[in-house]
Parts: sequence; C-alpha cells; structure tokens
Amino acid sequence: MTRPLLDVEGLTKHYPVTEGVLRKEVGRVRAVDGISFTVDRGETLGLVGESGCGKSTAARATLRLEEPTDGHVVFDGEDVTDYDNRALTRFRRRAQMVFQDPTSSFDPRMSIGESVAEPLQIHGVRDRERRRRIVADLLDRVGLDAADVDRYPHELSGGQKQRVGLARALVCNPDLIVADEPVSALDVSVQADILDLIDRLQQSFGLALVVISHDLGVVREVCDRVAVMYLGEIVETAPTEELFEDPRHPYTRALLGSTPVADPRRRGQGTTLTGDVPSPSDPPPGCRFHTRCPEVIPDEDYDLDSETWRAVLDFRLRVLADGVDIEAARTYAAADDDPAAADPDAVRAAIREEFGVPATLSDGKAEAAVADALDSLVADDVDGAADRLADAFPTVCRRERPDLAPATGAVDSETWAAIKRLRVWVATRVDAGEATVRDHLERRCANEADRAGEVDRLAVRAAFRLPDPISDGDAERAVGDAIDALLAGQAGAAADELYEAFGGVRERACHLED
Ligand SMILES: Nc1ncnc2c1ncn2[C@@H]1O[C@H](COP(=O)(O)OP(=O)(O)OP(=O)(O)O)[C@@H](O)[C@H]1O
Repeated sequence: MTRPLLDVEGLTKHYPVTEGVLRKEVGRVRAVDGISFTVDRGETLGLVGESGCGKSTAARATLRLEEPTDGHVVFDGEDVTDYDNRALTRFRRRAQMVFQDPTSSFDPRMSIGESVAEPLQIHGVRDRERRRRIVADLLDRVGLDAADVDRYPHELSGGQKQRVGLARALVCNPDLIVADEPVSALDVSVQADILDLIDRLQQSFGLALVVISHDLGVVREVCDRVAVMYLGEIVETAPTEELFEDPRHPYTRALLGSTPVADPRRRGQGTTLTGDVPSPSDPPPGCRFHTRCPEVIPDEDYDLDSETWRAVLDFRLRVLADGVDIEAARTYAAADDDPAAADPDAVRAAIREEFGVPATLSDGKAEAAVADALDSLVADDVDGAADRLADAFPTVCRRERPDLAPATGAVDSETWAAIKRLRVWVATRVDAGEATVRDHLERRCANEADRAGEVDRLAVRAAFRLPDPISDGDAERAVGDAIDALLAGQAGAAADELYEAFGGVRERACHLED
C-alpha cells in the first residue's frame, strides 16, 4: 500500500460551554472526540452518521477552517496542525471544501465566472485571459455552458449552483476535496446527476475525496471506503461493499436497518434506530451507542433475550434521568378519570407497557429488581427506583467501548495507540534526509537514550510506548522492520511498512463481535 495523502490521527474538537458574564467554562461539547482515518490519493472516503454526530465539525477541523483541540492532520507528509498562516494558505489551495448549500458560498453580486475565478486571483494568477480560459474549461467539465459565465447565482437552479460550487473547488487544481452533504439540498431527480458528476471529476482529476453524508445511499454510490461516525467518534471503517454486506458495529447495523434498501432480500432485516443522539456535552460512558443499542450486551447474570434486555435498560436509563412521568401513568391507568385513585397494579402495568417490559420477566432476579423499582416509583420514590435499577442492571457496554483495531491481528488498544503514534511521527518525516531523520529520532528518544546510552531499538520502543515484543506476530514484524528502517534514517521505508501493515483500509471494529 502506498502512503495515504491524508492521515488524520486522534482529531478532537471540543467547544466550551460557558456561563455568566465572566463566561466561566462549565462544560464542553465534545463534537469530535479523537477520530482517526486515512484517505489515499484518488480515493473517495465517505463519512456517515446521523445528524449531530460531528461530521461537519470533523471536516472543518481537518481542513483547519476551525482550530482542532487536539490531534494531528498529516497531509502529504506534513502536519497541518503545525502550519503557520502562510503554509495554511498553500494547504487550502490543495485541499478544498464544497458545501451543502452552495448559495451561501457565493457573493450574489458576483457573476458565475467571477466567482469561479476568484480563488485563482487570490492565489496569484494575474493573467486575465488565462483565468478566463481556465474558468470556461471548468464550467464545461462540470456540465455548464460557456454562456453561464455572465449569469448570477440567483438565476441558477440548485443543481447548477452545486456544479458551480464544484468548479470553484476545482479551479486551483486541488489534491483533496471535502464535500459536506453535497447533494442533500438538491431535488432527488438532480442528486444522481451531481453524484455522477462528482464520480467523473474525481476520476479525471485523480482527486482524493471525502464525502460527508447522512444518506447511506449517497456514500454507497460514490465511495471506496466508509467511516461511520457516532457521537464524535468513528465506530467502524471498511471498504464500502464490505460495510454494506457485513456491517460489524451494532451502530452501523442499526443505521443500515433504518435506511430503505433496494435489495428485496435485505428489506426488513436487521435492527432500526430509535431515539435521539445523546448530547455530545455529556456522552454516555463506555460504548457511546449503548444507550440506544438494540444489541446491548446483557449482563451474564441474567437470562433475558436482547429485546427484553433493551427494554429493561431503556427503563433504567429513563428512571435514572428522572424521565418517567408517573402522573401520566396514573392518568392512563385510572378507571374513573381520577389519577389519585388509580390502582397501583394498573400504574405498574402502564409503566411496563410504556417501555415494552413484559408483565413478568422470565428471569426471577431481573423481575425482582424491576418490581422493586416499580414499587418505589408508585410510592413517588424516584431515587429509590434509580438506585435499585442502577445496581441491578450493569452492562459491559457501559464500561468498555468498541475499540478500533487493525484487522491484521489482535493487538490491544494501548498497543494500537502506540503504533498510531509512531505512524504519525514517521509520516511527517518521509521526505527528510537520513541525517535529519536520525537527528529527530535522537531528540524524540533523548530520555530513553540517556538511560540506554544510545538510540537503539529498545529506546525507540520506549519513546513511543510500544511493547517489546508486540504479542501479535505480524504486527511485531512490521513494527520491528519500521524501527530498523528509522534507525537507518529511512522514514519513507518505515512509513511504507506501517501503512502496509496497518493502513486505514483494513481498520475494522470491534470487540463486541469477537
Ligand atoms: N460552534 C459550535 N459550538 C458549540 N457546539 C457546536 C458548534 N458546532 C457544532 N456544535 C455541536 O457539535 C455537534 C456536532 O455537530 P456537527 O454539525 O459537526 O454534526 P453533523 O454530524 O455534521 O450534523 P449535521 O448533519 O446536522 O450537520 C452537535 O451537537 C452540534 O450542536
């Protein structure tokens, strides 16, 4: 595998939540929370997930249209997060963004020709005639007429405007385009045309593309690989058809289950998504999806099917959030319209019904806990109910999050984090000469080398917190070879080793299936 054009590692964007005139920080919106992905030259990566899961923020932070809170964005061997303003201007020429609503990115007083030519002017193409030729050629390639040059945005349809948006993004001959919901504002009839155009442009310009969409049909149409985002995290990355045929993460399965599919064999299969995405300012612990996950793992102490387990957990979650409306249950249960006189058994039954909890659970221990909680609720003791349910129904998913690990082997999450640390360090030095690489390595390993007397394999492992040896044989071989290449000053060869063994293409989730 060749080295990717874009290697995003641990990218994080938190927005502070402030209060009062002094704007004291009282919390953080964890919009993007440590995501990693790669995009090869000429490749199209889809970024999918429900509304609010952080896709647009991820795009803006990747292109440094907003400052990331943490993480690295390595683009063509350089760390974009280190760039000064000048380097950023150069980067923005090579990495462009296309927005959902092209109208907002146009100045209504500028003609189409002027709008498309503007980036050329900004980036120093002074020759007017040359600008005109480039613009005419691009308009032609995006399927517009040369005569459209003199028209204004308000004279164009949505589809035509998106074509102009693409022409404008292409005008500086970028290597990467990030398209944020490029067709969701368009009529369905025009969407296919624009997707087809994106596909053709990508091929003829050899572009790397990141296509952001909440619509799985869109990504299936144009993407080589797909990364699935949930609540600020990437839960699964896989080649497109593999993802659709064999989704590994329960969130991906639920997302696919909620999308209408053309294939009649798959219609109605799988689980669907219910409820809203929780707030990113207070994400659930463990696997963030566990509060909605139809496949949440039952505690081994109980013998309940997954649907009942989900119902019990929904009940537990709602009680803990003080979200059970007991008065409404009393009203529902009251035979003679007097909630105060409602039969307590009927109130308990009404609450069970609301959450889909069976009248009697087959597992005695679970039934006892639910019955106790219902007794407390009926006695208006919400805290008592919450304590009982919190103690009785833990799930492994509250403690452990699905861990992205390379399909190459069973490395644990700490080892994987160390490998990625080494990979990013190497990726930003691939073009450096041998002496520079060795010099940088010496500095990186200064503490460990002091102890060891020289920079050797052990010092490098210690500096990057890599186990010695890594338990998985394939991973150990790749890392060992990469370290040897580094010690010889050959960062390029080290990067090749690491991408070959641990490249984003084969990155799959998750321990839940294992
Ligand atoms: N400037 C901001 N300040 C505070 N919170 C923000 C800001 N921008 C985004 N967010 C929050 O971050 C989370 C992720 O938003 P983002 O727009 O990235 O999601 P998305 O997946 O692109 O959703 P959509 O498809 O609706 O655009 C949301 O909860 C959003 O409210």
